Amino acid sequence: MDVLVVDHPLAQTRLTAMRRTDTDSGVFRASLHELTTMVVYEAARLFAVEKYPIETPVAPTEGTRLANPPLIVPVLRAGLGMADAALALLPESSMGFVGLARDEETHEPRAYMESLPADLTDQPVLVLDPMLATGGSLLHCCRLLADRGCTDIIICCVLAAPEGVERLASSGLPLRLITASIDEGLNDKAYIVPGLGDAGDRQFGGMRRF
Ligand SMILES: O=P(O)(O)OC[C@H]1O[C@H](OP(=O)(O)OP(=O)(O)O)[C@H](O)[C@@H]1O
Ligand SMILES: O=c1cc[nH]c(=O)[nH]1
Ligand SMILES: [Mg+2]
Repeated sequence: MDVLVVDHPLAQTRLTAMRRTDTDSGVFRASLHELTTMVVYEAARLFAVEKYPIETPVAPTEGTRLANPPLIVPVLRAGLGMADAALALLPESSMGFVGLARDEETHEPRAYMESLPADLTDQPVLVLDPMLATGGSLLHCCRLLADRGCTDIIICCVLAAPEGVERLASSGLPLRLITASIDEGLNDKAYIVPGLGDAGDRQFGGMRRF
């Protein structure tokens, strides 16, 4: 699996804001929005483009457009905070949704929502979830996509644990991963260390213990 870490200084300052305990939810959401713009911008290098004839006020020339704009799929809840920024960069894209909540004891994802086209043959998909921890949630989401015929899945996240990266890489699914960091690992509650806590709670409220 190809993995790209977006180590740009401006990406790392937004990530630092998200990590800090003293960052409130408004600043956390704004930082995630800005960081998503940078991560999706990098991911978009992977998209196929095509040339087509245009005219400037001065002369005819060739323009560039995406050959096949991706379906954007945020993983609820935390991926919702990435959706607006991704759609702003890709206004021609459609959006699907997958809702998953990790069980606090088993750490396995429980699916509660699935709104995806039935056929994803020849449709690239951009999956958005800020956190790749054990990898169970993203694996579940990407299997749903592959089961619908998708053969081109690009995952954009913010933080990844090496355990989750390895799990996705060994899944055999057609995945590429863009992230702003690969952290040290997981703690005994399967939270990323040093991480940023629970990305859903930090955006939308809630109280989880780490
Ligand atoms: O790699 P994993 O071990 O599966 O963990 C990562 C998942 O955990 C978080 O969601 P969570 O289940 O907390 O739901 P939420 O977004 O509603 O908070 C996160 O947004 C991922 O989807
Ligand atoms: O560190 C983690 C792990 C899973 N989900 C989160 O939101 N944070
Ligand atoms: Mg959560």
